[in-house]
Amino acid sequence: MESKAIQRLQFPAMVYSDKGGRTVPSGSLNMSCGFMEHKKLRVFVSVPSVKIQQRKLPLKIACSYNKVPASTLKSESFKTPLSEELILKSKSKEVEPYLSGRCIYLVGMMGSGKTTVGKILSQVLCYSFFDSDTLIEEEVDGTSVADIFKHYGETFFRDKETEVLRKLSMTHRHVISTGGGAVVRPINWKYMHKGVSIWLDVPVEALAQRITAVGTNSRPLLHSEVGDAYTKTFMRLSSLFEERSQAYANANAKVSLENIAAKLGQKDVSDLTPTAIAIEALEQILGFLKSEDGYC
Ligand SMILES: Nc1ncnc2c1ncn2[C@@H]1O[C@H](COP(=O)(O)OP(=O)(O)OP(=O)(O)O)[C@@H](O)[C@H]1O
Ligand SMILES: O=C(O)C1=C[C@@H](O)[C@@H](O)[C@H](O)C1
Repeated sequence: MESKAIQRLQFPAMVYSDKGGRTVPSGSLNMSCGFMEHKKLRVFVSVPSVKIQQRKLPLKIACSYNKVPASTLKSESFKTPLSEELILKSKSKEVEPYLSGRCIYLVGMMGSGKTTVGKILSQVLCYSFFDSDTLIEEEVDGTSVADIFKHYGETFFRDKETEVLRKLSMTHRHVISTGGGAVVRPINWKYMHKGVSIWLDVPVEALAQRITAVGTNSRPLLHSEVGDAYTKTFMRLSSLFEERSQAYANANAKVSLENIAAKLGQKDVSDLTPTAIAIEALEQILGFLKSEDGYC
């Protein structure tokens, strides 16, 4: 509740009208654009013991927390290896000058981890975090997404979503977790392309497992199927994904959990930590920004 109030107060105050100047490093930096680079970095990381590597870390990044809304500071604690924390910090330092304050939009299916990964990215980049669904709820006097769908219908919700994205497109230094269906309207892409957009591509089986674990009450588009909880969630997600996969591909870059698992030699995408996914997101953002500037 408190964090929602803070978001409401800060949102209008963070609307800027013009873009900050870009300061892209010059010179002959020879940096890899691939995820395997992280493994090389591990050589230089001193990790005292396996026990320490596996302890729960609260993801404390050296930046001014005073500037960050409280909503970003209560992210769930997943078990994160210390080495991943260090790689994350190092990668964020590399990405920051290329970003020049541009917002990051995370797109992807419901349950793909946009909020979880988005909060990590916002902390490490010293950006503020916003969830577009939460901003819509605020616009409708704190009405939940499920109730907005129920009482006003999906078109009303989508109009609010477009309005929220329009306002966000005039801001800087935000990581934004967008609603799962925000990609469908072309006008929304006009706004999201003011920043850098990343598609979190998670296999539907993994999405269905995650969502079944937490329930579908807050996700109105998953209420219609019949059957056991996993199967009906899986069926509905599969058809939504089929309808939307092309729209997600409008994003500037894609983070594929299957690719990360393959690179790290892991069999199951469910074993990937949100931090490992955030590292890959930074890697992909860097690749996109460098290609935009003709670096690689
Ligand atoms: N890498 C991960 N491994 C395991 N569980 C995860 C991972 N990332 C997120 N989750 C879990 O999956 C669920 C959905 O995550 P999250 O809320 O971040 O997704 P989202 O894309 O923001 O969803 P929505 O669009 O529906 O709001 C949460 O319960 C979260 O804890
Ligand atoms: O996938 C979707 O269309 C949605 C996803 C949620 O984030 C909410 O934006 C809403 O429930 C619709």
